[in-house]
Amino acid sequence: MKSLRTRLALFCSLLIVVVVLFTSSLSYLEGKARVRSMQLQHLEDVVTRLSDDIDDRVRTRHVLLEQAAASLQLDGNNIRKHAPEILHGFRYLKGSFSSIMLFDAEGNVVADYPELPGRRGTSVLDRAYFAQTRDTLRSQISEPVRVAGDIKRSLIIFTSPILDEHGQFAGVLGGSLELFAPELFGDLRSIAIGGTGYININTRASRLTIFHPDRSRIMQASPDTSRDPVFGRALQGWDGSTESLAANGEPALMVYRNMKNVNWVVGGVFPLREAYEPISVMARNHMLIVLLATLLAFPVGWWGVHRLLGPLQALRGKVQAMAFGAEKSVKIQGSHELEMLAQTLTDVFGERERISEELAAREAFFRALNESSPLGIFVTDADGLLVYCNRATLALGGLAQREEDWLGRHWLDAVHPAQRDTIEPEWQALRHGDAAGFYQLCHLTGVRGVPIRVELRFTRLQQGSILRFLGVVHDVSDREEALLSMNAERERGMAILTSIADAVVLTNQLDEVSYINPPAQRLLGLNAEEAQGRSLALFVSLAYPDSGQAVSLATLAETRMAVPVELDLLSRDMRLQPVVLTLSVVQAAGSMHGYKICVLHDDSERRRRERKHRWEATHDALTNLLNRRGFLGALTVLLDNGEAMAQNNVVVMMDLDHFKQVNDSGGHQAGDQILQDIAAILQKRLRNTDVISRLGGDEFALILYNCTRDTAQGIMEAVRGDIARLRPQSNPDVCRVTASIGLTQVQPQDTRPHDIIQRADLRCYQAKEQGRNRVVATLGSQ
Ligand SMILES: Nc1nc2c(ncn2[C@@H]2O[C@H](COP(=O)(O)OP(=O)(O)OP(=O)(O)O)[C@@H](O)[C@H]2O)c(=O)[nH]1
Repeated sequence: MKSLRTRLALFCSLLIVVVVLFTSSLSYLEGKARVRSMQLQHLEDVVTRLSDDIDDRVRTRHVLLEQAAASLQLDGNNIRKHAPEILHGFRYLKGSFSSIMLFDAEGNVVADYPELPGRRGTSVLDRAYFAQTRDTLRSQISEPVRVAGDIKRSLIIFTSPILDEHGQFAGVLGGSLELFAPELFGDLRSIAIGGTGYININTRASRLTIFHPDRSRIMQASPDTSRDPVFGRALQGWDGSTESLAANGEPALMVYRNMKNVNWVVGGVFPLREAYEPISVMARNHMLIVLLATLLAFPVGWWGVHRLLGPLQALRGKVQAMAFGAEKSVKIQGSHELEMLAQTLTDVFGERERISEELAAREAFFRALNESSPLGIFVTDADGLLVYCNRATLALGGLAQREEDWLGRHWLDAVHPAQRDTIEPEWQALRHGDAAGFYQLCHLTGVRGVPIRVELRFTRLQQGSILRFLGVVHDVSDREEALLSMNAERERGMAILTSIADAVVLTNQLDEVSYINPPAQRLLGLNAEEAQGRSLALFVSLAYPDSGQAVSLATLAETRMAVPVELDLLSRDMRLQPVVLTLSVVQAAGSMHGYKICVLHDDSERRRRERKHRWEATHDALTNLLNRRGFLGALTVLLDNGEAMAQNNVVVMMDLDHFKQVNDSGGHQAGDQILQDIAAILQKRLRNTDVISRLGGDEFALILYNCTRDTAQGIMEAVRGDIARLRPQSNPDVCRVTASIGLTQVQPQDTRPHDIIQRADLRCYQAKEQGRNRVVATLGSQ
């Protein structure tokens, strides 16, 4: 049954049988319906024709008798008196009736034809047909009447009233018909409804059978209507045809017609058994055909399927050949579908080959990757026995290189014996599915028994029904060593940070203080506990020293990283502390933010020294006035300032007279005192904005801004007078000192300090020339 051919053959056979059965059943049912319709139609035709025919016969006799009675118009006496003659005149009625009779008004037979002995003189006064004729004065047809003494002589009496000339009842003309006489139903017996079908006539009033092929049923009570309900309905006046059970319990086609002129029902009954006989024969023949089809179906189906599957068989061979590589494509002659299947198989095999090659390439790639990996990679079976190891595993696990030496060994053998008991429970949990994997730091046996510290990861690999475990070992001995040395380095770093003089603050990635050394605590005015974990920006406010502009650590981290920056630190007690900040940011891999190392060096002393040097470079230490360099700088600034040059400015050169003598007589110290006193005079007489300098020795140079020459001359005269009145405090009598002063106005065309100084010098020299202790403002005409 597993063979496709057998299944197809059986399927085809069954299909054939089912189709034959189905068509046979259909044609049987169709035929049966047609036969039924035909037989019923035939029965209806027969019964209708018979009913009409008998009805016509009855009506003809009825009319004949009526006409005869109507033609008489005799009174009762004449009827009695001339009865034989009257009846003689109606002998022509003998062709239609078995006998004719004349009754007087009292119901006595007064004449009959043919004459029957003993009939004349008998009274029918008590008979229903006579009474109804007399009472209704209308023609009547009696119920069947059985003639006494002769069972086969049953009669139907037709009666018609005889009226006298006044329309009074005078007698009755009667005609009898024997049921068995040929005049009424005689030819009915010749009508055949198949072999077993029959016609019957029953009266509705007295429920007697008056015709039946079985003579013994005639004049017997009609069939029981409870056993033959269709007949019962016909007695109620129903006309029609149907299929029902006959009185004998046999199913039959039935047709009933009620007659118009007499109270009778004509029925036709045709047993189904015979009605359907033609179709039954056909059904039997069909059954034979089905049987034959069933017998032939399997061999025919088998043969047909064998033919149809021939190309498929060939396809199988081709596919096998292709599967083993003997052929590259499948070509087959057959149906279009098979050709398409062959093409699809060719494509599938092509794709399979491509995928196999790709898989092989990938496997080679991964194998090479595994073999070259510094990670130890190994696979075990469900029991933990090694099925694959890469080179790194062999090295780390101290396993032999030859496959036969490690294949099938338990992986735990490669773990250092001291740690096997620790790892075993984890392995068992993984093995029994209680865990999906595990991670352990442990030691492997290592080469020549030197344990190697490794990170071991185990994963469960379930592929269908095959359970494997994948182990990955990573040599972490170097990393651990590096970690140890890093920790030592860190300790050293911390010791250094603690011992250095500079303030150092470390922050985490969120700029929160993670370390603050003692100098930093002092500088920022806080202790380690209150700084720890808080944002550094809370304690550090910075500004550029020159501009005073505030700057944040974040900005410095972006712009001045790892560069020493001179800044002013505003301490918590609002002191400005000069510092040099070196800010480094250590970026962690993959992180947006970094750790900050903030080194703050106290810059107060250096900044103070620098200020002093700067001051000394431009000032005279004895008088605290600007020196030559300072003066030249101020004069250069003036020349470069267009706005100031647009005003009147005066440059003055002053040289003391015979100052040498002061030194000589009062000592160098007295000379110094004089120089300082003169500086004080100048500072008193000039504005703060003016420039006062000592160029060297006893020589002074001045710049009077926004000042006319005359005004300047007046000021310098006052100065000269002050100096002339000056007496050295140490030795007031030693000598007196005076000053020769030359001044010049700065001209708009002046560009070089030297030219202006030279002009002023020249006037100063002129003052000396003219006798000293004077102010010279003009040179010749200037
Ligand atoms: N006490 C003192 N003396 C100084 C200083 N610098 C220069 N001198 C002296 O000042 C004197 C200047 O003398 P001279 O340049 O010859 O001029 P003078 O003596 O004033 O003579 P005339 O200028 O010609 O009137 C020298 O004796 C210097 O030694 C100083 O800083 N302190």
